[in-house]
Formats: sequence, C-alpha cells, structure tokens
Amino acid sequence: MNVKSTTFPLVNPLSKPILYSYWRSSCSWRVRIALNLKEIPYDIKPISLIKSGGEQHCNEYREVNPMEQVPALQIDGHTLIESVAIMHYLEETRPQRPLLPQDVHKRAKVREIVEIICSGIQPLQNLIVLIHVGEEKKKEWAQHWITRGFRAVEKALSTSAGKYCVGDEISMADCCLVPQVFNARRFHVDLRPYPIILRIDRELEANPAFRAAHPSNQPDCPPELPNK
Ligand SMILES: O=C(O)/C=C\C(=O)CC(=O)CC(=O)O
Repeated sequence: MNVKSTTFPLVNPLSKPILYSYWRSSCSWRVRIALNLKEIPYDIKPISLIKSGGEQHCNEYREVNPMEQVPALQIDGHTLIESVAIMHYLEETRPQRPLLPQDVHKRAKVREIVEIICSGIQPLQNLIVLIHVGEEKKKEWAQHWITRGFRAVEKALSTSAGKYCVGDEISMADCCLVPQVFNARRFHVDLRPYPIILRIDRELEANPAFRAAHPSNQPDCPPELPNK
C-alpha cells in the first residue's frame, strides 16, 4: 500500500487535496463528482477495499479514517471523512458552482434525496454488510433495499425534478443518485419502475464532471471493468 506514514496525522494546508478513493465505491464517487463540478484539483490515493482483505483495515489507513472506509479527503490542513460531510465542507468553503439551491424548500428536497440514498439505501448494501449477509443471499438483499429506497426516491423526484433531481441545477442529490444507479445495475435491480431516476442518470452520463468521476475512469479501475 502506498500510503506513507508521513502523510498523516499532519496535513499541509497548502498541499493539493488528496482523496482516498476506491474506483467503484459509490461514496468515493459522490465526492469525486463534487470536486470535479467545483473544479477543485486533487490527487487520488487508491485504497483497495478487496486486496489483502482490504487496505482500509490497515493500521496506517485507520489513522486517516477510523471507520475503515473510503472516502477520506485531506484538504486545507484537515482530514475529513464521510462523503456527505465532505460535500458540505466543499460547498461551504468553495461556493463556486453551488451544489445546494438557494430556495429553502428545494434545499430540503436535496437533503431529503441525499438522506434516502446515503442513509436509507447505500449503507444497507455496503461491502461490510454484504460480507455478513453472505455470498448466497447478497444479491437478493441488495435488491431488496435498493428497490425499497428507489421507490421513495422516484416519488420524491416526481415533484422535485426538473432536468436534474431538484429543478434544473445539478445538486448533491445528483452526486448521490448516479453512483447508486450504478450499484442498482450491479445487483441487477429492475429499473423500469423508475423512469425519472433513469432519465436523470442518462442526462448526467455525458456531463464531463460525472464522466471523469466514473469508476471506469479511475486509476485503480481494473483493465476489464466487471458488472459495468
Ligand atoms: O469491489 C468491491 O466489490 C468492493 C467494494 C465496493 O464495490 C464498494 C461498496 O462497498 C459498494 C458501494 O460503494 O456502495
């Protein structure tokens, strides 16, 4: 693993941000999109969640993120963890290309969709949970929780969506939706009942910030991308 012990806990406030990321971690992906949208230059330190039982569990990385998960972002002399907290930090310190709408009701809608995905769906189909569920049951388990959550997301979008999740501006909700759709496809969820989710996902496919953040464009993506 190429994480040097000198990298932490001290972080140089002037150095380029470093994102500890895994190519198909949906939580890392959210942050990559946010950084790209805000045009914040950053370096990636890949953390393999599967190599040698998972580099996220090694002593050095536990110093960076005691939750032993990705992402972690070293920025402005701080080490930040948890993708939603990181996106809010970026929003508050780099207000260019806002990821939250001005209107308070629309902001609430963005947060609602973010919360459904980041608390109500993704943690239930995360690697650590699926390991406990077991190989035999994991597909059905993931499908169950993604379907349950997508039903609620689709309902929310039926009143909030314009071109994107909330109105016509890209927001944190879109940063969370696209990686979750990828996960849904990975677990072969039938997405036909969610036409608004599919339309927004298609809309964002061509966006350069989203495209650059895609797992297939990550330095640690294996040459043959499985389950794309
Ligand atoms: O290559 C792997 O199978 C390991 C881990 C992941 O995909 C990441 C997740 O745990 C899913 C997620 O981010 O939602």
